[in-house]
Amino acid sequence: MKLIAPSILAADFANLNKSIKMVEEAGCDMLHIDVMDGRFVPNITIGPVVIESLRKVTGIPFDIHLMIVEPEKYIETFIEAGADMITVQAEACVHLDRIIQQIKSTGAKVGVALNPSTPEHMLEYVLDQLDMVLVMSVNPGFGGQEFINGSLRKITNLKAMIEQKSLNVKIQVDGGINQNNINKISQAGADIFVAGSAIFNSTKPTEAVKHLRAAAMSEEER
Ligand SMILES: O=C(CO)[C@@H](O)[C@H](O)COP(=O)(O)O
Ligand SMILES: [Fe+2]
Repeated sequence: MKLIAPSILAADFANLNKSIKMVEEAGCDMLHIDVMDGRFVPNITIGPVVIESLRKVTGIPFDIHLMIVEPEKYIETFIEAGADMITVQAEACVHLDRIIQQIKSTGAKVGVALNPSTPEHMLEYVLDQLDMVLVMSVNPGFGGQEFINGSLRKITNLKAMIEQKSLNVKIQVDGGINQNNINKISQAGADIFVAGSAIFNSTKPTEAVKHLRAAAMSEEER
């Protein structure tokens, strides 16, 4: 099963409710919400207050991508705001194992994101505790960047690690995904596809979701 997670970073922030309704109706599986602090990444986006407001208008699962330093300070706040899944950047966690336990103890699903330069081996001793690994296929901080092709090898290697340990860990890929490259990313082993510009900058966003999903699926799945 291939899942589509639209990133609201590329949506019209003056009309977030409308954008969310659109992706819900288009059958998207979760909403990817990029939280940036201006320290871990050179950009600042939204925080728990906005997430809490959005939680009141939609039931779609919230996939919160924390690009912040010291994420351990804010986990409970994001859970209270309505997070269903929290992903932290491995590079931002001094005690990665501890923060994974912290997120799990709230009952939320847990993911760990790897920057393009971070090797998959970083996760060797925590992989069995995760629901998801997020392979960043751009350097985090901005939407609309170009997909870094080296990410494909990381996806393949992670898939092999997961299969070798017989784990049920999903691979999510985030950054620069579009109609032209989603199939090869899927073939490499990705399960969940984050797409911001490819959906929200399209003149026909509902169609864009449909095409992305079809292109991510194999012949037999279509
Ligand atoms: O986390 C990030 C960027 O740091 C992403 O979620 C982007 O928001 C994806 O946007 P596109 O590359 O699909 O435009
Ligand atoms: Fe993201």
